Amino acid sequence: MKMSNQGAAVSRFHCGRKKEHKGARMRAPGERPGTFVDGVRWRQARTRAGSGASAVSLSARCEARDADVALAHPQMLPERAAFGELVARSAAARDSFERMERAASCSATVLLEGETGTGKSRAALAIHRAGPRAGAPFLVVDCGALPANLLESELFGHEKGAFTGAIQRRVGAFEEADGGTIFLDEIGELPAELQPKLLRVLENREIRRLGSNTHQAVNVRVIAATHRDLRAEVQAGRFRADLYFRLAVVGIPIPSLRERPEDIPLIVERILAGLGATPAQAESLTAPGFLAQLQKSAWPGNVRELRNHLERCLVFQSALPPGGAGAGLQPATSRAVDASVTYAESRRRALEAFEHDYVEALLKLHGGKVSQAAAAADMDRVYLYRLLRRHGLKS
Ligand SMILES: Nc1ncnc2c1ncn2[C@@H]1O[C@H](COP(=O)(O)OP(=O)(O)OP(=O)(O)O)[C@@H](O)[C@H]1O
Repeated sequence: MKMSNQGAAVSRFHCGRKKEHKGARMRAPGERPGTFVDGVRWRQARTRAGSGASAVSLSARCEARDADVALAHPQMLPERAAFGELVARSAAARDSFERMERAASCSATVLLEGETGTGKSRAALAIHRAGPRAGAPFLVVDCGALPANLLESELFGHEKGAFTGAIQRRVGAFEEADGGTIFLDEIGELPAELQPKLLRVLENREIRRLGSNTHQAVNVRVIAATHRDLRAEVQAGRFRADLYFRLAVVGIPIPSLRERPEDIPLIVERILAGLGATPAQAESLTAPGFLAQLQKSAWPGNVRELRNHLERCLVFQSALPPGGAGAGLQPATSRAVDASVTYAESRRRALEAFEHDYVEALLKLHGGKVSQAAAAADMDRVYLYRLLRRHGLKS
């Protein structure tokens, strides 16, 4: 079958189409693993029942270039959408979900771009779970959490004696994720010296453990995420352009929460259900007046910050105004606790609220200087950065 000329990346692309009971299955030439189309591994695609040639080309294009995974029929999207545990009703978020769904059906490398707390990690897991690799491992590596030498060993493993302290052989995440998916979180933080090494792995699909002379084939789907504008990082010379293009085969932008306040009521509902709010709590925290306040807030930490705020509301049993007095409330000055949830859950919420308030106050005390704040608190700087990001206190 010759593909229709709807997207530049597939205009020269021939493939087979076999009619099946529920739609059609398309096979790449030879159907061998390692068949590449436009630089992307392509093997099979399934189309929905009743779909015509245009739907076939859409499925195929999920293996093709970023630009080709654009939303084709926005008017066909349902008013509310969900992907994994993510929910939304805004057109921008539903567009992202649509791309995620299409990306799930293939093994192309995905780059999720969005501010901290927009749901990138959850999206990565949902893509993995919705695809053919769902039964295989899903491994997460935070590229911003470790210095270069440790990160290299984390990713690719090492042989015994590869460096001081390497007392035994260690299998890296790429090997461990064989057959499954590796999620490279905070890819924008990948140290410069590791960028060519990752590029080689993506190009050749083989890894070399630190201290080893032999290469080993790996069959791993890569999903990467960043809160940075990676194109700008490339422009600034901090991120390799060739690696960027290898990663952004399917680029999925996730909009910030302030760009889509219409999603807030639905997300609040989902979060409250997940937190086990009682019907009375849910009623108070979904009251139109309170939701309107939430929709007016900027949420620099996006959905995570919204979630933390709702948790604080549950801890303090009150619909606290966002960014207002409630955010500064110290748990020590309030003895209100929610005894309708388990001890473990109540403790977790209180700790989360404490963590937020502590790092916020710490940073304020040290005039926003993270290194100084980390030293004063006797914390690892990288860990403090992570906490600040998690609580939406630093981008
Ligand atoms: N659309 C959504 N619907 C429901 N919950 C959401 C949505 N988006 C994000 N969340 C929730 O927000 C929280 C933060 O999500 P997640 O950890 O995936 O963000 P992230 O973008 O990976 O953040 P970071 O860049 O800091 O790692 C999670 O609890 C997640 O379930």
